[in-house]
Amino acid sequence: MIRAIVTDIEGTTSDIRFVHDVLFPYARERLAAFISAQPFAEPVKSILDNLRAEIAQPDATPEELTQTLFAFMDEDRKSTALKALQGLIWRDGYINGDFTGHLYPDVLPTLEKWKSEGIDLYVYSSGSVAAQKLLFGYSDEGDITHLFSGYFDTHVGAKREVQSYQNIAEQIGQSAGQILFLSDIHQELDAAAQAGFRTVQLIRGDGDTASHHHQVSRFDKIHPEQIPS
Ligand SMILES: CSCCC(=O)C(=O)COP(=O)(O)O
Ligand SMILES: [Mg+2]
Repeated sequence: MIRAIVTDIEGTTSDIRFVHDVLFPYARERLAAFISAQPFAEPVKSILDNLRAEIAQPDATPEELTQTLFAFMDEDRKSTALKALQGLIWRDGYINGDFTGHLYPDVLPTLEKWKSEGIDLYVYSSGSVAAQKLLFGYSDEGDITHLFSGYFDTHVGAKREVQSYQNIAEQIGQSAGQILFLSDIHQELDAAAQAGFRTVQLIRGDGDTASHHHQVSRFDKIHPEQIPS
């Protein structure tokens, strides 16, 4: 029996194009000015210190770190420091009404149904927990954060590592076999399955023939009660 569902965001609850064509450029255009305005004030100071540790360059200047962050954005590196900064910059965009968090139309009614059935809902994304709360707090359908019991980001580990899902199961307090993970990326689902999670792959666009996971095109085609434990 499924007791908890953990969902990815990009390509699962929300269109990849919203993340790559709206969120990422918004942060890229503002990143250098954002850092240079306050490199020694919190929270930027601690994030830059974490980045220095991440790249093993303890003496890197804010300018050098900014260049590193641009390289990370070019390769879509899921750096915890980059994700923290992006989340801080996106906050202004959501609050100013520059954009709202995209949700596929099948997502909200299905999450509400699962919640009403007693299933606890969680989010796991490479985007920072703050960024996740903003996307769902300022979503196309309004603030839907009340649906979620918790959020996980790269602080539990990378999404393609088995240990990350073991950490999530421990923090949720459910056995892995009672947790369903939803994602569009089969490598993430492979790691979750190795940790003992149930898995369903969202195929929002092109198919994925390299995947061995159960595939659906929409949330309302997922039936947790039919997924055997
Ligand atoms: C909180 S929405 C932005 C998601 C994001 O920054 C990202 O890099 C998505 O990565 P994921 O591994 O969750 O596909
Ligand atoms: Mg995804």
